[in-house]
This record gives sequence, structure tokens and C-alpha cells, in this order.
Amino acid sequence: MVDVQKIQSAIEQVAGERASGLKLADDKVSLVLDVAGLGAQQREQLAQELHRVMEAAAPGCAIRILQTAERIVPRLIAVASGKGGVGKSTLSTNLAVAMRRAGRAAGLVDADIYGPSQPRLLGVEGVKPEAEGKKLVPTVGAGGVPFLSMGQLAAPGQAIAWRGPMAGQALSQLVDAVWGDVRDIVVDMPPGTGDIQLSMIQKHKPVGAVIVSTPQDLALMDATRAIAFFETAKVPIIGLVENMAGYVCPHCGEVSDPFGIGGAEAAARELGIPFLGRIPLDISIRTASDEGVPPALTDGPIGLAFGQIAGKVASWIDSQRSAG
Ligand SMILES: Nc1ncnc2c1ncn2[C@@H]1O[C@H](COP(=O)(O)OP(=O)(O)OP(=O)(O)O)[C@@H](O)[C@H]1O
Repeated sequence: MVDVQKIQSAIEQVAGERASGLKLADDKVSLVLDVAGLGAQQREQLAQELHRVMEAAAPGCAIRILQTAERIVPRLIAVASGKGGVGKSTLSTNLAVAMRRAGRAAGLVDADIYGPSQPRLLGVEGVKPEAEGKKLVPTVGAGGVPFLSMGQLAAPGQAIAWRGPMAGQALSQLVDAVWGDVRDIVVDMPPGTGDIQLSMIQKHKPVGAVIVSTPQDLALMDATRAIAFFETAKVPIIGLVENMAGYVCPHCGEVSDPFGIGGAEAAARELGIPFLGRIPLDISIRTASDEGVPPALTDGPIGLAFGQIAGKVASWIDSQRSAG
């Protein structure tokens, strides 16, 4: 058994803040080493010394040190909706899972103080994150998604009472964590436009926002408000996702449209924002989600639908990078 405390303090002594994202899996130990500002010889010396102490602290383990000259600041992708219950958390989980399946270094922050549901959706309820110094280390959930949740910081029902600065501080703890090599963080936002949204915009500016809506007119009106909020804050809208789009009968597979059809796509067109795709209203999405098995892990039509939306979000992120 590897003594995590021992290896952590050995690493800290040698590399201090430059080391992050320590991972222990089977008989492998890996971390990211920030070598920004060091000359070639200094880098080599530091990496060798680190390798030596890690080997001593974790005998018999394969050691991997990923050197980076740029401090990795993950990009935040906000997933938001105007109102609650439209499937924002479900989409966030499955976006992160599908992005990882596609080989991206994606993670997830559950900023929903009103009902943090990611620990359940990612199948690791009740697990508290470890700390490295003063920073939290994300928990790894289904599909290998590293995540942190408001639900891990507070007792059930407590986070909802957080106002202004407290909510903002909690959000910062989740965002400024030891994300290691994670590049894209999907942020499951609370519904509406409250303290967390403001803190997110002012402090942790997301690169873009995905808006979720159901096809009903009322939900779409709320979505329009969420879109206006991000646009005013100059956060680009990546696009609109229509959730619970057509009802798939669990018995015969027939698709009906209790809430109408094409509403979100038409609304996206009117608002001049991309339409990213639709997810059907399917009982298997709810049951699998409740069991902590994200449907994006499967290869059926639902997994494909999430995968296609994630693909569009990933292309958008990459297009911004090459434009910037
Ligand atoms: N496409 C779908 N088909 C069937 N059930 C769904 C679908 N999308 C979401 N659900 C279910 O609807 C409920 C609400 O979804 P979810 O928690 O993702 O919404 P939310 O917008 O994040 O809500 P809140 O604002 O309360 O956090 C959950 O039980 C979820 O499993």
C-alpha cells in the first residue's frame, strides 16, 4: 500500500506549489509539474529529484511526471437554464462524460447550491474530496470524470442558505482546486440568475455558456432570460439544447411530442444562437441517472445524442482557441 500522506509531503518538500494533480491508480503514480520560468537544467534537476523522492515514497510504482511550462488554467463551460427541473444537471454530467469518452481532459463543477446532484449522477454519493494544502482535490466519478460539488462542501440542504460572499467563496473553492491536467470544466449552474451566477461572471469568467430548455413556451421564455444574462456579461452563448424533446414510449418505442416539437430549435433561430441538438424524454435517462450510470456511457441512440452535442461543444471550444 502506498502511503498517500508520505508521498504528498515528499512531493511538497521538493516541488512545493509547482506540483499538482497527484494521481494514484493501481501501481502508477502521476502528477503535473509546472516548470514555468525554469531553465532547461533546472527543470531536469527538479524532475529528477521529484522522481527520486516519489520512487522512495511509492516503491515499486511506475512514476509519471508531466512537465508543463504553462500553468494549466482550465476553461469553464457554464451549463445554465432559466428555470429548474429542465435537465441542466443531467446534461452537464453527460456532456462531461461524453467529452472524456472522446478523449478530452474534461471535468465538472457542480455549482447548483439549490440541489447539488452531481455526486449521485456520477455514482459517488457521500464521498468527500481530499485536500492538498489548502486546495481541494476533485473526486473521480463515473466515466472517469473528476468533479467537485457544492454537495460535498455542505450538509444536505445547507448550501441553499448561502448568500453573496459565502456562495462566492464556495464556488471559488470548487473552481480553484487541484485540477491537474483537466482542460475543460463543465459547470452545472443553479437555475436563474442569482449570487452564484454573478460570482461566476465576475470572478471566473466562463469561455461560453450552453443553455438548456424544454420545448414548452414558458421554459423557452426563461431560457431567453438566461441567454440575455450571459450576453450582457459578454459570455458567448455556445448554443441551446432541447431536453425532454419527444416522449419515447418505454413499451412500444413510439415517439410522441407532449410539449410540442421544434420549439427550441425555432427559438434558437430567432435568437440567432446555434442549436446544439435534442435529447428525448425517455424514462431510461431518469432511471440510469438515478443509479449513477450516465447514459452518455452507453452506445445506444441516447449515448449518441449526448456524444453529438458534446462534439459540437468541443468544436466550439477549439474554434475559440484557434481564433484567440
Ligand atoms: N431527457 C430526459 N428524460 C427523462 N428524464 C429526464 C430527462 N432529463 C432529465 N430528466 C430527469 O428530470 C429530473 C430533473 O432533471 P435535472 O436534475 O437534470 O434538472 P435540472 O434542470 O438540473 O434541475 P434542478 O434545477 O432542480 O437542479 C431528473 O429526475 C432527471 O433524471
